[in-house]
Amino acid sequence: MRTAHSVDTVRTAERALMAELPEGTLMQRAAAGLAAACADLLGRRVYGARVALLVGSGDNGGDALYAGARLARRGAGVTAVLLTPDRAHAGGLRALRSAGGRVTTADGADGEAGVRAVRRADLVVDGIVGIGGKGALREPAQELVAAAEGALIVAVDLPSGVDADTGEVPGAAVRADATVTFGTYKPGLLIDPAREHAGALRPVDIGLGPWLPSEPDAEALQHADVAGLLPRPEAESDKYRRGVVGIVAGSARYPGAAVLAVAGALAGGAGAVRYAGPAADAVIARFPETLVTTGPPAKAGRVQAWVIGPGLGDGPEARQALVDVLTSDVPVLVDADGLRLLDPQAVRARSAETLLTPHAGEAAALLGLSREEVEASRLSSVRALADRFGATALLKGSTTLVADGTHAVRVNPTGTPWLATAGSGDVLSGLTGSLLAAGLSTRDAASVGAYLHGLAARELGNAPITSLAVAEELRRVWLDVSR
Ligand SMILES: NC(=O)C1=CN([C@@H]2O[C@H](COP(=O)(O)OP(=O)(O)OC[C@H]3O[C@@H](n4cnc5c(N)ncnc54)[C@H](O)[C@@H]3O)[C@@H](O)[C@H]2O)[C@@H](O)CC1
Ligand SMILES: [K+]
Repeated sequence: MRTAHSVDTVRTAERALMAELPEGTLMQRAAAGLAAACADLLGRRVYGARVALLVGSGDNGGDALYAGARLARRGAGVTAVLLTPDRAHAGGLRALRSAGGRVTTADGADGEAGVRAVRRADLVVDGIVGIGGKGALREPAQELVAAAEGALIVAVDLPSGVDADTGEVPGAAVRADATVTFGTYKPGLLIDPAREHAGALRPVDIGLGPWLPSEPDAEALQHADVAGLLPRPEAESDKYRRGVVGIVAGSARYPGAAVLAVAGALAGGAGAVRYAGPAADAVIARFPETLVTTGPPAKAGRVQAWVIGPGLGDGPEARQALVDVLTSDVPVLVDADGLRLLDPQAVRARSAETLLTPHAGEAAALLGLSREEVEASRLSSVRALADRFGATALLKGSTTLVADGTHAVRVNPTGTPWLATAGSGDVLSGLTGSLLAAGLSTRDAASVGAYLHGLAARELGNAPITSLAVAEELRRVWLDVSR
């Protein structure tokens, strides 16, 4: 699990740890890890490499200066460009100078020299701001960052200009090839749009672990976590013990959505898949193992979880079907058209868990925001959805988020832009519903579903994909993950 903690939590933990250590120890640990990562990125050719340090007014700049001193001692030509010369970290400056590094500034008489140093650099270290940063990059930082284009850029702790707690990017921000982050991940490093600015993530252990709370603010599942959550049938399991999932999807107009949701559900490990709706013929033609009825959900038979919404339309049968499944006492996943018909009170009144799986456009409609607003503030949007409906919410996107109002927000790291294709959400809802029927909580089912779904799309390679191909790939991905 990659775990991320908010700035306040990191600061509290750092204070506690610092009280136990000689002054400056933490910064030295950070700088050592940062210098090692820079050396790695330079392909170990440190001697003779040209390194420019962008140095802001806080400890983030201090980290950059001490790391620069370590690189200078190994023969790199290091130039620090001070953004606020009168406030640069004094100890770091002394260390850099005594290691043979040069120091210049970003404006005044030296301004040109600063830009030149950045332009000529093989590697630029972004020590402008870290967790103390507020808002977007300002001048002269913007000009220097623009001059860094073409060089390798390493961000210290996080790319300057992004919000550490939310992943929001309010304006100009560094785009790094790698981010060396200290003690723990920050939520912004896992969540888009900031995630995209961070490049490859390199955590450096500074000994903070024991001081951090066990429940993080955000977490991203890894292979091993997913393997531990996958449902496994026992020797004695019959189909009901493995879980039966009911799918209410598709319409005369969109029969394909039903087929794709069932394809996802069949790949998700339920003991059986029931389908209720007008696309029963299309479903049975493609997947003869499905138990189908053209009647309402009540006619489908016993299930342990419902999926409702993909391609459902908004006719009277669709509305009635939604009422029927929401008044059941089993977990319900609501997607797509189902979300358009949803009444928060009906969800809040439920006795079993509910999972909503909107994309940004659907989330925007539910929250009374624009799609752009949701995309710019994904973390607060997913939390607001969970809050408003008293449910678990999965917000789709390049970093899909899952919030349940209580635990750490889960971030799915396996997304790929190729998944933004027709029907891909239908497969995800079927798959996730199947995991719900197998007994996973809404939070686990949603995050495991998103993980497998993203991985299946990635396995298909860097090329256009079809949703059915993703569903077919799920079995191989399941094998891989559980190995
Ligand atoms: N506190 C600790 O124990 C440790 C901190 N470390 C480093 O220290 C960083 C935090 O240091 P600080 O608290 O000094 O804060 P930062 O260095 O992140 O930045 C704060 C300074 O930047 C200025 N600033 C804020 N937003 C700005 C903007 N948009 N443009 C320009 N300037 C802006 C502020 O006025 C303030 O002076 C961490 O991110 C990490 O890199 C590490 O050395 C590890 C140990
Ligand atoms: K930084």
